[in-house]
Amino acid sequence: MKLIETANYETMSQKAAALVIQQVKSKPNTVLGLATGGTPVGMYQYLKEDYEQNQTSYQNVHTVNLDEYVGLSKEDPKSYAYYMKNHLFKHIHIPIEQTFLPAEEQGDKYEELIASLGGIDLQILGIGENGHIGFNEPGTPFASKTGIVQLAESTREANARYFSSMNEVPTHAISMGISTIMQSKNILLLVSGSKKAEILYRVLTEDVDESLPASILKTHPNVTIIADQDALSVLKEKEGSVFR
Ligand SMILES: N[C@@H]1[C@@H](O)[C@H](O)[C@@H](COP(=O)(O)O)O[C@@H]1O
Repeated sequence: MKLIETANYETMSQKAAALVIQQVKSKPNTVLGLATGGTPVGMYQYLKEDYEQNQTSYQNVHTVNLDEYVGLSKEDPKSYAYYMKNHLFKHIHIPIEQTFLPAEEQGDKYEELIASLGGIDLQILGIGENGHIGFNEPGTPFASKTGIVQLAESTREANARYFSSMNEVPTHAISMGISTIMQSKNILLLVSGSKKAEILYRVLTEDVDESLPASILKTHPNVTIIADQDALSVLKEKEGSVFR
Protein backbone atom coordinates (compact mmCIF):
# COMPACT_ATOMS: atom_id res chain seq x y z
CA MET A 1 0.00 0.00 0.00
CA LYS A 2 1.40 3.36 -1.00
CA LEU A 3 0.48 6.41 1.06
CA ILE A 4 0.81 9.85 -0.49
CA GLU A 5 0.36 12.84 1.77
CA THR A 6 -0.78 16.14 0.31
CA ALA A 7 -1.05 19.53 1.95
CA ASN A 8 -4.78 19.94 1.41
CA TYR A 9 -7.91 18.99 -0.54
CA GLU A 10 -6.83 20.85 -3.67
CA THR A 11 -3.48 19.13 -3.94
CA MET A 12 -5.07 15.75 -3.17
CA SER A 13 -7.54 16.33 -6.01
CA GLN A 14 -4.83 17.48 -8.40
CA LYS A 15 -2.62 14.47 -7.68
CA ALA A 16 -5.58 12.09 -8.09
CA ALA A 17 -6.56 13.67 -11.42
CA ALA A 18 -2.95 13.38 -12.61
CA LEU A 19 -2.98 9.63 -11.87
CA VAL A 20 -6.29 9.16 -13.74
CA ILE A 21 -4.97 11.11 -16.75
CA GLN A 22 -1.77 9.06 -16.74
CA GLN A 23 -3.85 5.86 -16.70
CA VAL A 24 -6.09 6.98 -19.57
CA LYS A 25 -3.13 8.15 -21.66
CA SER A 26 -1.19 4.93 -21.16
CA LYS A 27 -4.27 2.79 -21.94
CA PRO A 28 -6.87 4.59 -24.06
CA ASN A 29 -9.46 1.83 -23.53
CA THR A 30 -9.13 2.03 -19.77
CA VAL A 31 -11.99 0.89 -17.55
CA LEU A 32 -12.33 3.40 -14.72
CA GLY A 33 -14.22 2.60 -11.55
CA LEU A 34 -15.71 5.82 -10.23
CA ALA A 35 -16.95 7.09 -6.90
CA THR A 36 -19.37 9.79 -5.82
CA GLY A 37 -19.71 11.77 -2.59
CA GLY A 38 -17.99 15.03 -1.71
CA THR A 39 -14.42 13.73 -1.84
CA PRO A 40 -13.88 13.21 -5.61
CA VAL A 41 -15.60 16.45 -6.73
CA GLY A 42 -12.26 18.31 -6.84
CA MET A 43 -10.62 15.52 -8.83
CA TYR A 44 -13.45 15.64 -11.38
CA GLN A 45 -13.01 19.42 -11.62
CA TYR A 46 -9.33 18.93 -12.47
CA LEU A 47 -10.22 16.28 -15.08
CA LYS A 48 -12.61 18.80 -16.63
CA GLU A 49 -9.92 21.49 -16.70
CA ASP A 50 -7.40 19.07 -18.18
CA TYR A 51 -9.90 18.16 -20.90
CA GLU A 52 -10.44 21.82 -21.76
CA GLN A 53 -6.69 22.45 -21.98
CA ASN A 54 -5.36 19.20 -23.43
CA GLN A 55 -8.36 17.32 -24.90
CA THR A 56 -7.31 14.08 -23.21
CA SER A 57 -9.47 11.56 -25.05
CA TYR A 58 -12.11 9.50 -23.26
CA GLN A 59 -13.58 8.16 -26.51
CA ASN A 60 -12.51 4.59 -25.73
CA VAL A 61 -12.80 4.73 -21.94
CA HIS A 62 -15.57 2.88 -20.10
CA THR A 63 -16.65 3.76 -16.59
CA VAL A 64 -18.41 1.71 -13.91
CA ASN A 65 -19.62 3.46 -10.80
CA LEU A 66 -19.55 2.07 -7.31
CA ASP A 67 -23.08 2.71 -6.24
CA GLU A 68 -26.50 4.27 -6.73
CA TYR A 69 -29.46 4.99 -4.48
CA VAL A 70 -32.50 2.77 -4.77
CA GLY A 71 -35.68 4.66 -5.60
CA LEU A 72 -34.27 7.73 -7.36
CA SER A 73 -34.59 8.12 -11.12
CA LYS A 74 -31.51 8.94 -13.22
CA GLU A 75 -32.89 12.42 -13.77
CA ASP A 76 -33.20 13.11 -10.05
CA PRO A 77 -30.51 15.68 -9.15
CA LYS A 78 -29.73 13.64 -6.02
CA SER A 79 -29.07 10.44 -7.97
CA TYR A 80 -25.49 9.41 -8.58
CA ALA A 81 -26.27 9.13 -12.31
CA TYR A 82 -27.05 12.86 -12.31
CA TYR A 83 -24.00 13.61 -10.14
CA MET A 84 -21.68 11.82 -12.59
CA LYS A 85 -23.14 13.53 -15.63
CA ASN A 86 -22.97 16.90 -13.98
CA HIS A 87 -19.52 16.65 -12.39
CA LEU A 88 -17.72 14.67 -15.08
CA PHE A 89 -19.30 12.94 -18.05
CA LYS A 90 -20.65 15.97 -19.90
CA HIS A 91 -17.35 17.82 -19.46
CA ILE A 92 -14.99 15.15 -20.84
CA HIS A 93 -17.20 14.13 -23.78
CA ILE A 94 -17.21 10.45 -22.95
CA PRO A 95 -19.88 8.59 -24.96
CA ILE A 96 -22.64 8.24 -22.35
CA GLU A 97 -23.36 4.64 -23.43
CA GLN A 98 -19.86 3.75 -22.21
CA THR A 99 -20.73 4.84 -18.67
CA PHE A 100 -22.44 2.47 -16.22
CA LEU A 101 -23.91 2.65 -12.75
CA PRO A 102 -25.27 -0.32 -10.86
CA ALA A 103 -29.06 -0.59 -11.17
CA GLU A 104 -31.69 -2.72 -9.53
CA GLU A 105 -32.88 -4.20 -12.80
CA GLN A 106 -29.43 -5.63 -13.55
CA GLY A 107 -29.84 -8.18 -10.78
CA ASP A 108 -26.46 -9.80 -10.36
CA LYS A 109 -25.22 -8.85 -13.84
CA TYR A 110 -22.82 -6.05 -12.82
CA GLU A 111 -19.89 -8.45 -12.39
CA GLU A 112 -20.57 -9.91 -15.85
CA LEU A 113 -20.64 -6.43 -17.32
CA ILE A 114 -17.33 -5.51 -15.67
CA ALA A 115 -15.76 -8.77 -16.85
CA SER A 116 -17.00 -8.16 -20.41
CA LEU A 117 -15.23 -4.79 -20.37
CA GLY A 118 -11.99 -6.52 -19.34
CA GLY A 119 -12.10 -5.68 -15.63
CA ILE A 120 -11.52 -2.43 -13.79
CA ASP A 121 -8.08 -0.94 -14.45
CA LEU A 122 -8.31 1.80 -11.83
CA GLN A 123 -10.97 2.06 -9.14
CA ILE A 124 -11.38 5.37 -7.33
CA LEU A 125 -12.67 5.08 -3.77
CA GLY A 126 -13.74 7.38 -0.99
CA ILE A 127 -14.36 6.19 2.54
CA GLY A 128 -17.32 6.62 4.86
CA GLU A 129 -16.78 7.82 8.42
CA ASN A 130 -17.64 4.27 9.54
CA GLY A 131 -15.14 2.73 7.11
CA HIS A 132 -17.56 1.83 4.34
CA ILE A 133 -16.37 1.58 0.75
CA GLY A 134 -18.98 2.00 -1.95
CA PHE A 135 -22.05 1.54 0.22
CA ASN A 136 -20.70 -1.62 1.84
CA GLU A 137 -21.37 -0.95 5.49
CA PRO A 138 -19.50 -2.51 8.45
CA GLY A 139 -20.30 -6.22 8.68
CA THR A 140 -20.63 -6.73 4.91
CA PRO A 141 -18.89 -10.00 3.98
CA PHE A 142 -15.62 -9.42 2.14
CA ALA A 143 -16.88 -11.95 -0.45
CA SER A 144 -19.88 -9.76 -1.31
CA LYS A 145 -20.87 -9.07 -4.89
CA THR A 146 -22.99 -6.23 -6.27
CA GLY A 147 -26.41 -6.05 -4.70
CA ILE A 148 -28.94 -4.06 -2.73
CA VAL A 149 -27.73 -2.92 0.66
CA GLN A 150 -29.38 -1.20 3.58
CA LEU A 151 -27.75 2.06 4.57
CA ALA A 152 -26.56 2.58 8.14
CA GLU A 153 -28.36 5.43 9.91
CA SER A 154 -25.02 7.23 10.30
CA THR A 155 -24.50 7.01 6.52
CA ARG A 156 -27.97 8.40 5.87
CA GLU A 157 -27.20 11.25 8.26
CA ALA A 158 -23.83 11.92 6.59
CA ASN A 159 -25.58 12.14 3.21
CA ALA A 160 -28.60 14.10 4.45
CA ARG A 161 -26.83 17.33 3.47
CA TYR A 162 -27.76 16.62 -0.15
CA PHE A 163 -31.47 16.22 0.66
CA SER A 164 -34.01 18.64 2.09
CA SER A 165 -34.90 16.34 5.00
CA MET A 166 -33.81 13.04 6.56
CA ASN A 167 -37.07 11.45 5.38
CA GLU A 168 -36.00 11.96 1.79
CA VAL A 169 -32.67 10.14 2.19
CA PRO A 170 -33.04 6.67 0.66
CA THR A 171 -32.80 3.73 3.04
CA HIS A 172 -31.27 1.43 0.44
CA ALA A 173 -28.68 1.56 -2.30
CA ILE A 174 -27.16 -0.78 -4.81
CA SER A 175 -23.45 -1.13 -4.29
CA MET A 176 -20.61 -2.82 -6.08
CA GLY A 177 -19.53 -5.70 -3.83
CA ILE A 178 -16.34 -5.75 -1.80
CA SER A 179 -14.96 -8.73 -3.73
CA THR A 180 -15.75 -6.91 -6.97
CA ILE A 181 -13.90 -3.80 -5.81
CA MET A 182 -10.97 -5.98 -4.77
CA GLN A 183 -10.72 -7.46 -8.27
CA SER A 184 -9.74 -4.05 -9.67
CA LYS A 185 -6.19 -4.01 -10.98
CA ASN A 186 -5.38 -0.74 -9.19
CA ILE A 187 -7.22 1.11 -6.45
CA LEU A 188 -6.91 4.77 -5.51
CA LEU A 189 -8.41 5.75 -2.17
CA LEU A 190 -8.93 9.47 -1.54
CA VAL A 191 -9.25 10.72 2.02
CA SER A 192 -9.68 14.34 2.98
CA GLY A 193 -10.50 16.31 6.09
CA SER A 194 -10.37 15.88 9.84
CA LYS A 195 -13.75 14.06 9.85
CA LYS A 196 -11.97 11.11 8.20
CA ALA A 197 -8.84 11.20 10.37
CA GLU A 198 -10.04 8.70 12.98
CA ILE A 199 -11.28 6.14 10.44
CA LEU A 200 -8.13 6.43 8.34
CA TYR A 201 -6.05 5.83 11.46
CA ARG A 202 -8.14 2.76 12.28
CA VAL A 203 -7.91 1.37 8.75
CA LEU A 204 -4.14 1.76 8.72
CA THR A 205 -3.51 0.35 12.18
CA GLU A 206 -6.25 -2.19 12.99
CA ASP A 207 -6.58 -5.77 11.79
CA VAL A 208 -8.30 -6.67 8.54
CA ASP A 209 -11.86 -7.37 9.64
CA GLU A 210 -15.35 -7.24 8.15
CA SER A 211 -16.37 -4.76 10.85
CA LEU A 212 -14.05 -2.30 9.09
CA PRO A 213 -14.74 -2.72 5.34
CA ALA A 214 -11.84 -0.55 4.08
CA SER A 215 -9.34 -2.66 6.04
CA ILE A 216 -9.51 -5.29 3.26
CA LEU A 217 -7.65 -2.86 1.01
CA LYS A 218 -4.47 -3.71 2.92
CA THR A 219 -4.53 -7.14 1.27
CA HIS A 220 -4.67 -5.72 -2.29
CA PRO A 221 -1.35 -5.56 -4.17
CA ASN A 222 -1.87 -2.17 -5.84
CA VAL A 223 -3.53 0.34 -3.56
CA THR A 224 -2.54 3.99 -3.38
CA ILE A 225 -4.01 6.23 -0.71
CA ILE A 226 -3.87 9.96 -1.25
CA ALA A 227 -4.68 11.68 2.02
CA ASP A 228 -4.43 15.30 2.98
CA GLN A 229 -2.82 16.54 6.17
CA ASP A 230 -6.13 16.89 8.00
CA ALA A 231 -7.05 13.28 7.20
CA LEU A 232 -3.67 12.14 8.53
CA SER A 233 -3.87 14.20 11.72
CA VAL A 234 -4.89 11.37 14.07
CA LEU A 235 -2.27 9.01 12.65
CA LYS A 236 0.43 11.63 13.10
CA GLU A 237 -0.71 12.53 16.58
CA LYS A 238 -0.75 8.91 17.73
CA GLU A 239 2.26 7.60 15.87
CA GLY A 240 4.47 10.58 15.12
CA SER A 241 5.24 11.54 11.51
CA VAL A 242 4.23 8.96 8.90
CA PHE A 243 7.48 9.69 7.13
CA ARG A 244 9.84 9.03 10.04
N1 LIG B 1 -21.54 5.95 -1.16
C1 LIG B 1 -20.66 7.01 -0.91
C2 LIG B 1 -19.25 6.48 -0.94
O1 LIG B 1 -18.94 5.96 -2.21
C3 LIG B 1 -18.34 7.61 -0.52
O2 LIG B 1 -17.01 7.28 -0.76
C4 LIG B 1 -18.52 7.85 0.95
C5 LIG B 1 -17.84 9.10 1.47
O3 LIG B 1 -18.49 10.24 1.05
P1 LIG B 1 -17.86 11.69 1.10
O4 LIG B 1 -16.78 11.70 0.08
O5 LIG B 1 -18.97 12.63 0.76
O6 LIG B 1 -17.33 11.87 2.47
O7 LIG B 1 -19.88 7.79 1.33
C6 LIG B 1 -20.90 7.85 0.35
O8 LIG B 1 -22.03 7.55 1.06
